[in-house]
Amino acid sequence: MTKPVVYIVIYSLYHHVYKLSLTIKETLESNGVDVKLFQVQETLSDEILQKMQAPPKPDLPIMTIDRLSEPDAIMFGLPTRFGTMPAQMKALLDASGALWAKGALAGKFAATFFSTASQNGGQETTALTAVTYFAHHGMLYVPAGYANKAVETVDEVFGGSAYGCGTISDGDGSRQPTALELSLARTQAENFATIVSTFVKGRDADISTTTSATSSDYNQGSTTVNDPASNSNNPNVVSAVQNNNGDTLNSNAINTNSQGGVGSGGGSNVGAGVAGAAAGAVGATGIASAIGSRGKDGSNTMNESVPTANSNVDSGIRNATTLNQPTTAANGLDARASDINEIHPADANTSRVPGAAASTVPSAETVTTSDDIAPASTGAPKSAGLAPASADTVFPSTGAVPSSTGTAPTSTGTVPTSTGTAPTSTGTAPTSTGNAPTSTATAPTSVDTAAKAASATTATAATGAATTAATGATGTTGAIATDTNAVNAANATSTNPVKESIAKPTNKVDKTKKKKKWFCC
Ligand SMILES: Cc1cc2nc3c(=O)[nH]c(=O)nc-3n(C[C@H](O)[C@H](O)[C@H](O)COP(=O)(O)O)c2cc1C
Repeated sequence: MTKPVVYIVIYSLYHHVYKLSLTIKETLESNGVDVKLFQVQETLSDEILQKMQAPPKPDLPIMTIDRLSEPDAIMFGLPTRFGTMPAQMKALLDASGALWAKGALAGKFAATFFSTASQNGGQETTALTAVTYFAHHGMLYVPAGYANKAVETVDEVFGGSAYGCGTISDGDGSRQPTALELSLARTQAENFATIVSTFVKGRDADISTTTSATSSDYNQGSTTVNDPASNSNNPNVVSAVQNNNGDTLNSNAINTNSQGGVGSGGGSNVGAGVAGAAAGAVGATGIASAIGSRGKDGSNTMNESVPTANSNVDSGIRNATTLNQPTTAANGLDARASDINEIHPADANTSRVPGAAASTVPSAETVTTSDDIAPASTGAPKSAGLAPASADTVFPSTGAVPSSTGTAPTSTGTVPTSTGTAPTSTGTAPTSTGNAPTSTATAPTSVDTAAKAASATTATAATGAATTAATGATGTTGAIATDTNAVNAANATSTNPVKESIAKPTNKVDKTKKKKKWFCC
């Protein structure tokens, strides 16, 4: 099998990210991965680098755009710059438009690891802002998660999070990766290696020529496969089964004319099974039709004894429990459609050969699980097939849906109607005899006084309005005007305590620690 290839691409001014990358590389290699470590092109001038007291660069090849598409996966080492990736790395990725246009990175795995000067300096925001690149390229971002419980530590300062391992350099670059941080780096690399390896193994597996002779290659953990397969008419009929975790598949499959292949990895009740069924259905007549997905958490009993009288009968399986029990399919797809609803929880772990009592096929609990599908180190659940707890949890009971026998209440009341007469106004519209108010305020001289002056202006104006309205002979209007005036007048003389307190902040920065900040030249 070809080894999975992972490139580690870093930028590291003071070698903290570089040190993490060495641990990651070593761990990946010890997990069967072919690893190459690169750095990105520096964009700062020598003069600036000197002012920043940057040590010589690590001795690593420079990553170029055309090489980005070579590996199966890329791990990016990112020393934080203002909470995001450094411009040097961004320059590389911003130049990857041609790869994006071709989808050259689509489907490749990506991971991240970090360094910041301080504990809360932005490792997680650096991850999140990097993720947009992966999303646009169609890459599969693999976070570190909480696989290593040390990431939950609260009694020591450390770098790293669910997004990836990390270290903290301190402002002067003096701090080095700690044992805890290196342990997070190893766990992340181990899991990443497992995921990439599993993918590459599955991708490169050749299942296109699967026949019944080799069907066991695709049967991991099942008890009975293809036994006894009776293909009476067509010698080329293949009833191979790809099953990753089931108990009994295609037992006693009788394929009188053509295909009876089933492709299914079990998986959840629908997803993988549907894929497998579809694949089985399109398998060429008389030729291997065992194609399917490689899901996990398999089924218990599938496709037993389905006499198929015609070619192209789709005896695919859609469920992880017992489906497609002895059923005569005269002409194709009906067999599948009718069997889907047949759930027999009691039989979930039994082989239902026609005429036979429930057989000794082992229960789901005793089925061996497939290690190369659910790697131990990822902590992924490796459950054997999950039989439904009860029929009711899968399909509702057969009881009739209860219906209401009550009678809907009807209103007997009468809608009230108004008998009153609409009031009409007899008043005379007031007319203003007052003079237009004039502002007596002086131009403001400062921001603070401007506000007060503005209020004073309003107050004067409102007063004018009040006078005007009052003269206009409607007391109500006059009252409102007076109220407005009162409010504005109050505002005009009010002080702004909030503003005062903001204006006089106290600077509580501790200036006793005077370390040289390397990155602040
Ligand atoms: C321009 C600049 C911006 C930085 N921004 C941050 C920051 O936002 N948060 C932080 O904790 N450290 C920040 N740092 C510190 C770097 O993250 C730190 O030097 C780096 O992680 C060290 O890793 P390295 O040795 O691999 O270069 C910044 C450094 C520079 C030069």
